[in-house]
Amino acid sequence: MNEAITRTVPEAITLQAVSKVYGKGRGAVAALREVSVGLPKGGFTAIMGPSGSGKSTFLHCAAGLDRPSAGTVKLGGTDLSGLSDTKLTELRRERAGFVFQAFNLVSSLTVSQNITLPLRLAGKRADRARLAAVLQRVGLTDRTGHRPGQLSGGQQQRVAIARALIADPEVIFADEPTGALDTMTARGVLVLLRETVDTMGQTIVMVTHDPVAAAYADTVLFLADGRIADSMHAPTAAGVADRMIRLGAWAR
Ligand SMILES: Nc1ncnc2c1ncn2[C@@H]1O[C@H](COP(=O)(O)OP(=O)(O)OP(=O)(O)O)[C@@H](O)[C@H]1O
Repeated sequence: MNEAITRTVPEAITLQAVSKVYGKGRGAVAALREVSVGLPKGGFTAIMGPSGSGKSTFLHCAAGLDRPSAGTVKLGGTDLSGLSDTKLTELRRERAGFVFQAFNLVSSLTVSQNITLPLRLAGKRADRARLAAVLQRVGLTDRTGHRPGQLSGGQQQRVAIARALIADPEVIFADEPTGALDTMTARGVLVLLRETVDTMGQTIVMVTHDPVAAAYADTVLFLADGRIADSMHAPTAAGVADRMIRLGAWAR
């Protein structure tokens, strides 16, 4: 299925007939089956689907964290399949940002040091004005010297979002970014992600199990058994939940 979200805006990510098979022989598992989709620049796309439907595999292949078994992935026009592991790591560092459920902060570093870590790993100096702007954007200006253990879960995820934003990435990949947060805190994080799309033109791809979280996106792609089974523009939480029930996501 060619699931073009829109052809009028340039694509930040393009998957063409992407398949991913884990293992070999009888034990082989097809996690993605010939997925073709374009995700628009400046768009917020949520990936939903039943457990085991291929959401994480989709995100990992789209972000160059994992290589497809077949098909091509392009990030802003760059074909990832032609890149060596070193070049792929460089590309991820320079052109992608990541936000994970477990925050993945370095506990011994301060907020500012955590945020600027990707730049320093790339051998670049953190621009002070950029750091100040990003801290302001995520509402942590008064917490710069704190360490992760001194922050709430929501604040830690804001540090992770700032770390993803600091290098002005083409795409932010978020894997269950609100999975470890309570409802109210999660809402704040989702509002922040939405604001980065609306005010900075950020492109976001987010895997989530939560219809309320998915409703913050512009478009929801529904995966089932490694394929894009459906999509929804301008989603509502109720609409997404209904679609998930029809996919049998919560039937068990
Ligand atoms: N490293 C791996 N080795 C073998 N099989 C794997 C591996 N990673 C994923 N799979 C299998 O591929 C399929 C898709 O997994 P994936 O993690 O992408 O699904 P998901 O939709 O993200 O699931 P969940 O919602 O439970 O996190 C599943 O059947 C899973 O068991």
